[in-house]
Amino acid sequence: MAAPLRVALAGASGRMGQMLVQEILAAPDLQLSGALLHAQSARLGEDAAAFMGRSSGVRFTADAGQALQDAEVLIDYSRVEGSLQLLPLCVQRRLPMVIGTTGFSAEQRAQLQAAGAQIPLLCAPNTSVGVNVVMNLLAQAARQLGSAYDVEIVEAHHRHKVDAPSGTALQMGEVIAQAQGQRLADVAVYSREGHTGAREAGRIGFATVRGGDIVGDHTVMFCGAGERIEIAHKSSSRIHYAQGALLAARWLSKQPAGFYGMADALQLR
Ligand SMILES: NC(=O)C1=CN([C@@H]2O[C@H](COP(=O)(O)OP(=O)(O)OC[C@H]3O[C@@H](n4cnc5c(N)ncnc54)[C@H](OP(=O)(O)O)[C@@H]3O)[C@@H](O)[C@H]2O)C=CC1
Ligand SMILES: O=C(O)C1=N[C@H](C(=O)O)C[C@H](O)C1
Repeated sequence: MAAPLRVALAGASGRMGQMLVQEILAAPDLQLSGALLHAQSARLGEDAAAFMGRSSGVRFTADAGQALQDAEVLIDYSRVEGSLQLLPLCVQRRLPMVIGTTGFSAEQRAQLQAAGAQIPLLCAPNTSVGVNVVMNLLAQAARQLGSAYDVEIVEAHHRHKVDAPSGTALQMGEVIAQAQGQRLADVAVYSREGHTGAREAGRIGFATVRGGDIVGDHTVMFCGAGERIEIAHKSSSRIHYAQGALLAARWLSKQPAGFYGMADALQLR
């Protein structure tokens, strides 16, 4: 059997990081090679699998050089600042990066794209197979229903989420806008309050719910005259995001430099 693929994690102590540790330890073709946290993290020095009552032999560190030292691919689910700080080091080391972190501005996304000219970089606001199949359903619905149907995107997440709308909701909006020959920036409505006036045709509306431990729900409504179509995806666990990220990491480790999405790794284009 080939040697296992050595995977480093950034944001390794987080909700996604710990799910990834669990899935990497369960995969015979993968090996955890580094677990990066930020310098203020309370869990530095702890074994990355201690939360499972196990030892992985890899300790949480804030030293990026050390965490990436033996890695063949990096998977990052941290925060925007953390992901961006890692870019130059990954470029310098020619290390492929899977970025699941969300909340990047258009300018920050351009930075990621630029790094993709030098290393294989896959950036996906949602690494779930199901959500990425839904993206294709949305493109088809948007093309075939056209502008007679008002599009509203409602997302719900746990109380700890720091960005809104979710990266997935924004990607859904982009997919729909593009399928209708628009740019999301020109048609998006992110909030409504007070005397808003009637809904303008051709807009894509967003609504955000935050509460409790909701893992991640997305519903897209196409509202027409006398009917409404809803396409929804609901997560009950983070395991499918983690499994999608590992699929992406295996695929990306064999690709040339480029800026990729989950649709490339899943061959959904
Ligand atoms: N693409 C996808 O499919 C998915 C994407 N996400 C996205 O992944 C990201 C992480 O989500 P989640 O695991 O729930 O978040 P958590 O808050 O649970 O975990 C974040 C991790 O990043 C660390 N961290 C916090 N601040 C920084 C920083 N400034 N620099 C580096 N590391 C930092 C945290 O350490 P500490 O706790 O010590 O502060 C922790 O290890 C979010 O952007 C979320 O939207 C989430 C799920 C699926
Ligand atoms: O923060 C989360 O939890 C999630 N974030 C991603 C997003 O912003 O779309 C993906 C998923 O919805 C869970």
